[in-house]
Amino acid sequence: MVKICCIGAGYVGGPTMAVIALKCPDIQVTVVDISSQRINGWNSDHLPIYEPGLDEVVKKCRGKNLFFSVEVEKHVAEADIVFVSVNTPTKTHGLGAGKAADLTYWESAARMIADVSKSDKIVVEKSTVPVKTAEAIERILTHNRKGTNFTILSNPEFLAEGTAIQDLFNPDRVLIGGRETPAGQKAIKTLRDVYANWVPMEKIICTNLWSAELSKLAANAFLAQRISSVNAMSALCEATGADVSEVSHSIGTDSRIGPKFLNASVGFGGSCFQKDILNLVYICECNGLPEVANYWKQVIKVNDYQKSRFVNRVVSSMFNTVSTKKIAILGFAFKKDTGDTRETPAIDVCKGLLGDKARLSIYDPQVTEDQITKDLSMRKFDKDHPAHLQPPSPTSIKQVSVVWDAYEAVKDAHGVCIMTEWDEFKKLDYQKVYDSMQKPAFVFDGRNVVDVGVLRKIGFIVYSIGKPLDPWLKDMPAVA
Ligand SMILES: NC(=O)c1ccc[n+]([C@@H]2O[C@H](COP(=O)([O-])OP(=O)(O)OC[C@H]3O[C@@H](n4cnc5c(N)ncnc54)[C@H](O)[C@@H]3O)[C@@H](O)[C@H]2O)c1
Ligand SMILES: O=c1ccn([C@@H]2O[C@H](COP(=O)(O)OP(=O)(O)O[C@H]3O[C@H](CO)[C@@H](O)[C@H](O)[C@H]3O)[C@@H](O)[C@H]2O)c(=O)[nH]1
Repeated sequence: MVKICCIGAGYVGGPTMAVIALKCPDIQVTVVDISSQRINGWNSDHLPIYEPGLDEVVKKCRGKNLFFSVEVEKHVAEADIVFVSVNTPTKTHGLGAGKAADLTYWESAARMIADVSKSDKIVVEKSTVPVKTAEAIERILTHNRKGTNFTILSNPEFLAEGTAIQDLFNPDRVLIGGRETPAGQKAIKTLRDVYANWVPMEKIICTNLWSAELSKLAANAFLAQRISSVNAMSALCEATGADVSEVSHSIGTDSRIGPKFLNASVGFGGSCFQKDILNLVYICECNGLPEVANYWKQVIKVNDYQKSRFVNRVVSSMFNTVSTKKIAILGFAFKKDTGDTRETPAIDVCKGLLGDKARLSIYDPQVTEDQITKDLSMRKFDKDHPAHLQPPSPTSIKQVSVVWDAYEAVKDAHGVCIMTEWDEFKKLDYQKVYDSMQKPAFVFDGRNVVDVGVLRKIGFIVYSIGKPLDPWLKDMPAVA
């Protein structure tokens, strides 16, 4: 029986391996992690991550051909194929701090693989890594091996959180990069045969190592660039009276542009887009391409601008101060259907409002109070490191309360900020919300989920990204 071991039981390692186990009953899959808390979660009824459909997949295979373990070395030693899906956050200190990918976790995994292996292995880069990482990893493996051979492949993951299972079941493509040597080509075929159990052959793209590594960074850069482009348009829509949803629809019908990923928002979040673009920028700079680096940097600048523009709209609309005012924050996750808060725009918006001394009442159906408190206390980039390497939960911030119901959050609030597009926020009884709030009652919709006309009829003053402005907001500066 072929044995797969995946190092890293996170948002990628867990779901990806669960789907491989489901689709390949003849393969034994073990996911290992240094965090016993995470592994215990994967072995319990409360999985450590929330992802629609994941529970069912795990329940079908766990204990049969899918295992979760902290015995990292044992399972790596026994495996034929080792996936490495550890985190690759942005460096927080030293050379390239704030830009380059931190490969500490990757390097220690590679050294351990070399150290414990007694049989030949295919080592698969699943994490998103800088171009040429495979070469560095190959060096570590070959210089530290004990008579065994390693063949390295790049197999970047394209799943999006919230739709991970659907994306894994039916991917747009699977990308496998390898060396153009007989050993490299043989390894590509072995991994292709795994995916071929459920992915049509024409969707499995095989390339050289460097193309696969760069394609992952390029895909995320292109996706994020689309969001910054539509967000830049949203500012112009507000200034001119155009409606960004109408503009998105109009341009999206051009088959060369396409309709997806054109929703204006308070900004993109998530663990990948910013990190991977910063990494791309760093690689461009290191390769003497400052113009290319500056081009991609702009995508992040517009994203930061969108978040600060939103905070300024809130403060300037509410008589230029939110000091001591209660603001309800609906949604904290970086998108719906996940409890993940890494780089969520809600953090920057909350910090901006706290800076103006607002009192915040936060509700998200999937994010815990502990996580929110940590996120609001931590420095940028620190939160991308694994939980067990983060400082213990700080004492809660006095101006923040976390509640477990949207109506509780909005009670007596002066304003409501919608930060995540959870379906339940579309279905709230906004008359009830209005009745329980201070007047004038403001709604700032960072995700374009509410029906602006209906809310204005109820009596709310409404700001919705990229939509024609409420008469109240017309002469107020977008950026204070
Ligand atoms: N989250 C996503 O949606 C997504 C999608 C595609 C690609 N990626 C990429 O995949 C990689 C993993 O992302 P993630 O979101 O799953 O991260 P994550 O933080 O959820 O999981 C990584 C896990 O690796 C473990 N780990 C770190 N070093 C280890 C070691 N030496 N031995 C054993 N375990 C170790 C950590 O404890 C952690 O549980 C990143 O490179 C990311 O950019 C993420
Ligand atoms: O039209 C849109 C689409 C998305 N977003 C925001 O963009 C962020 C990222 O969303 P999404 O891409 O759906 O989620 P991720 O899980 O971050 O997935 C991205 O990052 C992963 C990690 O690399 C890749 O594997 C995926 O292909 C890529 O979509 C979120 O804050 C969304 O709210 C918008 O504001 N407008």
